Amino acid sequence: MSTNNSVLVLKVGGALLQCEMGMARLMDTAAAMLANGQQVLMVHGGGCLVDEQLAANGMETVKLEGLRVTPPEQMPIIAGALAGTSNKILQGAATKAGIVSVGMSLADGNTVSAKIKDERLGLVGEVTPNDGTYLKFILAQGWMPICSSIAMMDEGQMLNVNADQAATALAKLVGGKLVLLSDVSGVLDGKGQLIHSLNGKQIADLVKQGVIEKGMKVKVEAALEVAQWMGQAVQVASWRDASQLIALAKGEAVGTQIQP
Ligand SMILES: Nc1ncnc2c1ncn2[C@@H]1O[C@H](COP(=O)(O)OP(=O)(O)O)[C@@H](O)[C@H]1O
Ligand SMILES: CC(=O)N[C@@H](CCC(=O)OP(=O)(O)O)C(=O)O
Repeated sequence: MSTNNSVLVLKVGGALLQCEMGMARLMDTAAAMLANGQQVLMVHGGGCLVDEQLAANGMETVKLEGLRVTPPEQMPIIAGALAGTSNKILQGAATKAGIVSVGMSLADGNTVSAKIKDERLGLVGEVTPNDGTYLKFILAQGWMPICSSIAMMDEGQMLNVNADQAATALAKLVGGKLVLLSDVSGVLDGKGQLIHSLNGKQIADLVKQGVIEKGMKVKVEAALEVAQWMGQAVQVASWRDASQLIALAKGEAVGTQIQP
């Protein structure tokens, strides 16, 4: 199992929350890493849970290039689903695996600065790293922060941030190694085959061809931003795949490497 001084920033997509076995396996992997002295920061989405909660409240889901248009009347439901239900489901799985965790959001500890991303998206936030004091304190205890992607502007307005972009800001803040875990084994080509490595030019071409779209477009662009910032590859892999988790724990390359 690998240990290095850098924090491992593990972003998990929302579909994980609907898979008890996947959560247990992932948390067991994280517990082993923590026991080995590896600091782990978990960042989570919950898009499917938001979809369900909006539908249950008779509200429509609209997305623009993978980002959820967030009208003010949807914000309480979205914040409830992400900072509430999703965060606590994951905390439960972490606790069961023997991990001491701290459930938090982007709004805690002045961790990031947040502003409205694009008026057309409503209350969708764009976040930049701000103050790592709170995160570093939690990590130094050997505890695992579990961070939702709800942020807050200075005037107190809640914002909905795409969770891959939330992970980007946090990875930059702690200078961490970012791994984006989704429900697919990595970035797939037009025939559904795993692409092992991608650079910025190849990403742009695949986006242009429509092979990389929606949530994966947001994800690879977030990954590329961190890869270039850190000068090291960012991995896009799957929480579903037990062998990928084992390889990840050994510090091996898994899924798709997004190259700087
Ligand atoms: N080229 C691609 N390779 C893999 N997945 C893709 C690709 N293009 C689009 N997708 C879609 O992106 C999804 C992953 O993005 P998203 O749903 O946002 O994941 P998460 O919730 O894990 O962040 C996949 O399940 C797939 O439907
Ligand atoms: C602005 C925006 O799109 N926010 C996302 C936040 C959750 C998320 O990103 O969840 P996944 O990681 O499961 O996709 C949303 O409302 O769905």
